[in-house]
Amino acid sequence: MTKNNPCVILPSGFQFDYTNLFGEGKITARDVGELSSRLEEAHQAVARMRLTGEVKGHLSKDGLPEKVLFTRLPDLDSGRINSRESLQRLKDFGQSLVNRVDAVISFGIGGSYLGNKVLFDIHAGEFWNVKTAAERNGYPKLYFSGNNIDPRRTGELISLIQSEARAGAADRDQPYRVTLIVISKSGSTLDTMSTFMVAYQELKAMAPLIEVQVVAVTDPAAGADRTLLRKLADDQGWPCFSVPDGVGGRFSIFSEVGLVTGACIGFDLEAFLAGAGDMDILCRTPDVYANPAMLNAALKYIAAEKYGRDIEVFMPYGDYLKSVAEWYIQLLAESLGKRCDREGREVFYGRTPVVAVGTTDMHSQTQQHQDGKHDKVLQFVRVAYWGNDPVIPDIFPGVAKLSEIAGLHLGQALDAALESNAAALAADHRFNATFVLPKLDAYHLGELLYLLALSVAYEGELANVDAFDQPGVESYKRILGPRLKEMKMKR
Ligand SMILES: O=P(O)(O)OC[C@H]1O[C@](O)(CO)[C@@H](O)[C@@H]1O
Repeated sequence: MTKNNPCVILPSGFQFDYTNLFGEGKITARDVGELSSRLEEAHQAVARMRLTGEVKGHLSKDGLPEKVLFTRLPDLDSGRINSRESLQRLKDFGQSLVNRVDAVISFGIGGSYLGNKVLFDIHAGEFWNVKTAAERNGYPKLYFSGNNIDPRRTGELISLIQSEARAGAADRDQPYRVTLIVISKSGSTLDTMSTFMVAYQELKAMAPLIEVQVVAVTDPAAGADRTLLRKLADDQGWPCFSVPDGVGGRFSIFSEVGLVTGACIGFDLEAFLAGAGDMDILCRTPDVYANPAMLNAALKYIAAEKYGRDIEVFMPYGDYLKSVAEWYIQLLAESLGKRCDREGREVFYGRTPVVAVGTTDMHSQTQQHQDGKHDKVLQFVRVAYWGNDPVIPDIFPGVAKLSEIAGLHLGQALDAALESNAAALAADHRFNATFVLPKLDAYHLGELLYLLALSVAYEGELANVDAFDQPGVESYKRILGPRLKEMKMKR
C-alpha cells in the first residue's frame, strides 16, 4: 500500500499489483508526485460527481446538461436508483422463469449486451445451454442476439429454438416457452431492433407450439419523451425494466440492464453490487497509493502521456474472463477516445484498447507485446483460487517433459504462464500490471468492474475530456440512417 511496495491489497483480498509499472525505468514516484495537484482536483471532481451527479462540461446527446449517476447504483439502501424493492422485482422475474420458460434470448448491443455477457460467462459458463434443466436449477437456457446484424447466426438461432420446440413437443403438455428480452437505452438501435423483429415474427408464427413473451429494458421517460421501445412495450403490454437516467450504456451493468440477465440465471445480484459498493467506499480516499481507481487512472495516464504507451492490452487469464476484456474495450474506447477536451480544443486523447486472453494469446499476440513498439501497457487479471481445479496426472511417466508438469494443478500452470509473461515483459521495460481476484465470484467481479468504471471517470478528469459522452459514434449513424432509407426506396 506504499510507494515502496507497489501493490494495493484490499481487505477482501483483491489486489492491484503494479510492480511492473512503477519504479526505476518505469513510472516513478516523482511522475506521480508531479501530478499531485491535478490528482487532488480529479479526486474532488469525482467526489462531487458521487454527491451531486454533476460532471464539468458533460452534456447529453441532445446537448443538454446531464447528470452522471452510475456511482449510485451499488447503493440499495438510499433507494435512489437500485433499491431492495427493485432487486426483489428482478429476482421475482427470474423466479417466474424457473421450470416454466425454456429459453431466453437477450437482444442488445454495446452497453446493452457486453456487461450481460460478462455476468452470463462468469456465472453460467460456456456449457449452460447444453446442461439439463435440473443442472441449471430450473433456470432457462440463455442466448444472446442483436450484438451483430448477422443474418446467418440470427437465422441459426431461430432454427435452433424452433427445432428444440418441435423435438420435445410430443412429451410436453404445454408450449415451448421463450422470453425475448429487448434491451436498448435509446430504444431504436438498428442492430437490436432488426434482429428482435426477425426473431419475434418467426417464433410467434410457431404458436401454439411456441409461446413468446417479451420484456423491454429501456429509458423510463414517459409521455412525449418515450423511446420507441417504451412506446411499443406500452402498446403491446410488455413488462419493462429501466435503463436509469444518468447511466450510460457502458456503466449499465450495475443497473437493471445487466441485472436482468443475472436474474434469469440465478446470479447473486446482491453480492455483485456489494463488491461494487465496497470498491466505491475504498476509492473515497484521496491517497492515490491507497485508492486503486485513482492509482490505475494516474499510472495509465502517465504511461500514455509521458512514456507513449497509448495502447492498453487487457489480458485476463482464463476463458470466461474474455468477455470482461470485451466489456472493458467499450468502457475505455467510448469514455476516453475523444477528439476534443472540455474546452473544445483538439486533443485526440485515448488509449487504443486491445482484447487478449491468457494463455491463448501468448501463442499469438505475445510476440508483438514483447518485441513490437514500446507503445503498450498490458493489464493482466489473475484469479487466485479456481475451486474445481484439475491436477495434471502422471500418465506418461516415461516421457520426461510431460512427467515434469504432472502433479501441478491447471491453475498453477496458468499462474506460472502469467508470471512468466509479466516477468519477460518487465525485463524489457514493457509496462504491465495485474489485478488479482481472490476467486471468480459475483462479489470480486463487482469490485473489478466498478474499479474500472471509476478509473475512467478519474482519467477523464486528468485528461480533461468528457468521459461520459460518445459523439464520435454519431458520425456513421448520420450516414447509415439515410442509406437504409435509400436502399429501401430502390427495392
Ligand atoms: O442501448 P442502446 O441505446 O441500444 O445503445 C447501444 C450502444 O450503442 C452506443 O450508443 C454506441 O452506438 C453505445 O454507447 C451503447 O451502449
